[in-house]
Amino acid sequence: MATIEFNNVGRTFHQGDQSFVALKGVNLEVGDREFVAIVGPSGCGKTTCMRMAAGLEQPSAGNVRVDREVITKPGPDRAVVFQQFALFPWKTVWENIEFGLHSLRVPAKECTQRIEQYIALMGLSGYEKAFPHQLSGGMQQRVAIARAYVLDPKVLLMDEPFGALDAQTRVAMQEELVRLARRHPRTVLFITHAVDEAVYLADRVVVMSRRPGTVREIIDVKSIREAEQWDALPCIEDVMDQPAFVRLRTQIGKLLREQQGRGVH
Ligand SMILES: Nc1ncnc2c1ncn2[C@@H]1O[C@H](COP(=O)(O)OP(=O)(O)OP(=O)(O)O)[C@@H](O)[C@H]1O
Repeated sequence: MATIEFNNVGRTFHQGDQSFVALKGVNLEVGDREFVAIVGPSGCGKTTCMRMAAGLEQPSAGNVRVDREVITKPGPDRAVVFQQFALFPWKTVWENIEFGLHSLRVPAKECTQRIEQYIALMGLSGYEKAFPHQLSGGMQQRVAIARAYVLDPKVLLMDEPFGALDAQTRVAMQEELVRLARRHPRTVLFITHAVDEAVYLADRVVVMSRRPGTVREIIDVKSIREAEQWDALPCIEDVMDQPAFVRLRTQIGKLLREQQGRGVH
């Protein structure tokens, strides 16, 4: 059981004698093993929300809870994947994935089993001894995702994990993440700028308002995905061709445009 709750969260930043309200009255509940994507205009506070859930930053008002516990610092129950892969350049693929397991004191045999499982799942077999600089950007990000999943965290926090990838690698990674997320459901909070990525991956999509950021609208995707059996379709392009997918993308795209202050004419 792992839920994330934002309860009336606010965040004010101070610079010299100036202060500005970045987030105001954010209320959101991510259910157990639910995949929630957040989209919103640049600067609306998405990363700040993520950093507060990770325990890297504190709210100025309200609180963020994981499993009802108020978050005050980072913890092993939450794994974070950022846009920049942040792998250790001097460690191999295996060692990078292994790193966090040591601090969790997972027994050696189980460590090996878990690492082997995620290396295979993420298509990294044969690259165990490679160093990050010998891998493509997509492969590096697969290592970063394997490193997060191998910890078996209650909660995965992903901040534009595919933002730095080229279009084709990004599509392949989206398919892999869907495969992983449906096979090993986790509670996921996922930030993206790409509306189609949000609709493809998430159970619900949260649209945030522009500054001060708050939850503008929450759109349910899961019920449509299940009713239309998108997961049975062979590839991402087929899903994105579905009329219901196109409708959702348009609806969210318009909401986002309103928030960017460039309304639909
Ligand atoms: N430590 C800080 N000190 C001062 N201002 C900050 C700090 N961190 C974030 N901000 C400001 O708070 C606002 C929200 O930032 P945040 O990075 O959360 O937005 P975002 O929605 O993730 O943006 P983007 O989509 O461009 O990545 C921005 O105006 C940013 O400049």
